[in-house]
Amino acid sequence: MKIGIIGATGYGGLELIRILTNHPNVHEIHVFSSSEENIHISHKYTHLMNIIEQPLQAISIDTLAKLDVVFTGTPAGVASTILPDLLGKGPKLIDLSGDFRIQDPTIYETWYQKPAAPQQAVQQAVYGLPEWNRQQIQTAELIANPGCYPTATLLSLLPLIKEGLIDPAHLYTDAKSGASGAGNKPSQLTHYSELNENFSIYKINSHQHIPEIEQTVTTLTGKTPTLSFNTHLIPMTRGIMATSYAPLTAGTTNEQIQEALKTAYDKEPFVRVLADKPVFSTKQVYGSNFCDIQVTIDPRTNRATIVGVIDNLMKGAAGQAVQNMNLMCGLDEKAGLTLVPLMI
Ligand SMILES: NC(=O)C1=CN([C@@H]2O[C@H](COP(=O)(O)OP(=O)(O)OC[C@H]3O[C@@H](n4cnc5c(N)ncnc54)[C@H](OP(=O)(O)O)[C@@H]3O)[C@@H](O)[C@H]2O)C=CC1
Ligand SMILES: CC(=O)N[C@@H](CCC(=O)OP(=O)(O)O)C(=O)O
Repeated sequence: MKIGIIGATGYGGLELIRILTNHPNVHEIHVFSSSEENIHISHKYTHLMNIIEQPLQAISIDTLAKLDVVFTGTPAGVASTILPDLLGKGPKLIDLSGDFRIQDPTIYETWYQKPAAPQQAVQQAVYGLPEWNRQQIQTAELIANPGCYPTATLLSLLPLIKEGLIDPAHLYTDAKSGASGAGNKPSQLTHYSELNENFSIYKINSHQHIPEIEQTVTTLTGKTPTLSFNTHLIPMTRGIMATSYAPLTAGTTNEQIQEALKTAYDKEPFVRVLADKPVFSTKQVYGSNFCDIQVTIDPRTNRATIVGVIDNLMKGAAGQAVQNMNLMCGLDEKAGLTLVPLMI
């Protein structure tokens, strides 16, 4: 297959290159840039020397239309100006940004402060969370790849909400991310001297992933959630831990919770449910496409503590995007993704 990556020099793009160069069904990778056309990608990122030796190409619809799959790993508001022109022209399309995730244009514009994508394209887009949406993904032409925080939060909350074991009207999530979640453009928050030895809360009560999580809970479970959701930056490169707290519904037992997780994920290749283990961490999924989940009941408060960990660039972005590509193209869902986490 011939693959195109727009935003190949970004962190999501680089991670796509890392996965796709080892993918058994991928024979050509074409890299596109809006600012560094003709520069060799391996000159900019020397870790790619002898791996991908080609100049970055200017973004051209005619060139992209000849490929089998096109990924966009671009800032919000960019894919919505490119991918609608490619719909129906041949390639399967997978967007890593939030441009096609939010159904209501007013909500997108409120939370992203950008013009919404053309509504016809948004209506065609399928939310690419394979564990919950596999059938729709298989026939999709355009995938809205989920956000990094929503992936960890939704995968851990959805089985319990679906089975009515927790009260979705009172959800609280504290999420923490490494700095690569912010992409390759430096900012004050990610500057080494302000990130190192520090721990920040940011976008308090206003993170753009709140409507994505609430919308997806409603679509997939039919229940209307109310979520308090806050995000923190921690001094590490990769990894997200999303810790949620939710009141148990009357009579919920630990056995029911573990059964719900088993039903949802027993056959899933990339979701691992941890038994009651007192310590676990983001590093146990580092560099892999796994989402590890643990749910424990707190009998003192009658609440559940629900934890999901992912690598934000893998299951939170490029890994999940390739999982979606595999499903869309009728390939083994695990192709290119059986990477063992880099624990040490
Ligand atoms: N980092 C993460 O963990 C995650 C990121 N995402 C989302 O995925 C998208 C990509 O993220 P990430 O790779 O981190 O971002 P980066 O900022 O690292 O890279 C984005 C790339 O997009 C390209 N770009 C910038 N402006 C334009 C433009 N106007 N037209 C075309 N290309 C442009 C740039 O390359 P060039 O200048 O060469 O064109 C740049 O390298 C974002 O929307 C992000 O929010 C989603 C989940 C997780
Ligand atoms: C650490 C950090 O800054 N993370 C970013 C994640 C951005 C992202 O993934 O944005 P979309 O999914 O909306 O494209 C943030 O919190 O905004």
